[in-house]
Amino acid sequence: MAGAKPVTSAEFAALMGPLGPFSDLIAVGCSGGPDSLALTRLADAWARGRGASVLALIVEHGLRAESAAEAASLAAALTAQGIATRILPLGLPAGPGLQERARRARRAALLAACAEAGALHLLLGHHAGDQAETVLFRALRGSGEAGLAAMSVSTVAAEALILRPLLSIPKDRLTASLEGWPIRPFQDPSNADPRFARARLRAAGDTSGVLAAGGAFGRRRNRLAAAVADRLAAAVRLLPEGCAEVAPLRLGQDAVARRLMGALIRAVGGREHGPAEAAVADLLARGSGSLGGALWTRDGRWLVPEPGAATARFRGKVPAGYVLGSLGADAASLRGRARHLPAAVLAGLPAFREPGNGKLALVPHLAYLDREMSVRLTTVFAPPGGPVTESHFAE
Ligand SMILES: Nc1ncnc2c1ncn2[C@@H]1O[C@H](COP(=O)(O)OP(=O)(O)OP(=O)(O)O)[C@@H](O)[C@H]1O
Repeated sequence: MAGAKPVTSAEFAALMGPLGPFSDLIAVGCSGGPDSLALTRLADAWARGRGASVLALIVEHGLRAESAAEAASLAAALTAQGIATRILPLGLPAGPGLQERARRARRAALLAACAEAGALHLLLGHHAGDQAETVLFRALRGSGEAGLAAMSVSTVAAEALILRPLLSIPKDRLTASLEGWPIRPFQDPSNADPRFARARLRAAGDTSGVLAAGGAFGRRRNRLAAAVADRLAAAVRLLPEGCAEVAPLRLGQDAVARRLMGALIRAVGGREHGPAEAAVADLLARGSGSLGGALWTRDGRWLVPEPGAATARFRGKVPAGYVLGSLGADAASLRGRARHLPAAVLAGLPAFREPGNGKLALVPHLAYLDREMSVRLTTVFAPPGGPVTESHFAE
């Protein structure tokens, strides 16, 4: 570690520059470990120089007795440096698959906090060593070329753009970047726990050689992503109702078409993972059929959610006193609201009904809201001073 050069503010600005434009609040995931602490320090100085500010988000996993106290002392130390903080407690239950569950819950909590705070960007402290591990780890698991491209500098999420500006920086330079700062990093004991696969890789020694391979795969992935975006614009029209209109002849059947169709199926079918590339190739060759929760209609023109797939997304968001189902036969009465949609999409749209009589109350995609439900919703969201009812508007 001796001799490693700290990351200068000019260098950090050069890493951030191409990832912008930025708004005036940037969130940073700060675990209190050396990498994300260095990131927090660099990002704070960079943001101040632009009249912006940083919000350090500290996820407290609650897996060790001392984690709450550690999170609180980290927050206090950052606050003393003039950095705004927020602690996000997770309270994860112990049990199998802990690291993966923790990773998912952490990501969800960080993104939810970004949305709540109005931060459009979330910075994470992954560095070159993490990237090398990811390439190796995926190679050992037999990942394909997309997986071997490893982590991307930016990942789009609904709540914020996730950025990893330090992906090309070796860890020892991050540690060096903490010199002269009063905050000392924690070392997470699970990072050295040989039960975890990543920790085993970390202990295996220098992995820098695989970075070049990961970079080459990354450049290929970027070229493919650009080609997919062009093809998407030329061959597909995405509809806000959750389906896609496809021009099969322009779509083609090559690698670009396979990647594009895989992404479309994932978006329309609503599953967490897209289908396997071989299955997509098979579907493209057939020209229609079902895959991954999506149905490609016989004429090849529409990719629509399979029956039930569209409603699945609304589970957990059902207003009290209503039940969720597909629009089904009620589609006929609302046809006039969406003449452009194929019948299969219209009938599959999520609809909320009254439980007893099955009366249609709300169809979000068609902006249909039953009069009685609108009165009830107004009551729920009434301002202080009593609910607003129709009587307020009576002459
Ligand atoms: N508990 C946490 N709270 C907030 N952000 C976190 C937390 N754990 C991880 N992150 C974010 O995710 C990044 C990558 O996580 P990873 O587990 O690889 O990091 P780490 O080994 O904990 O590194 P370090 O703690 O030194 O930043 C971190 O650099 C940080 O930005």
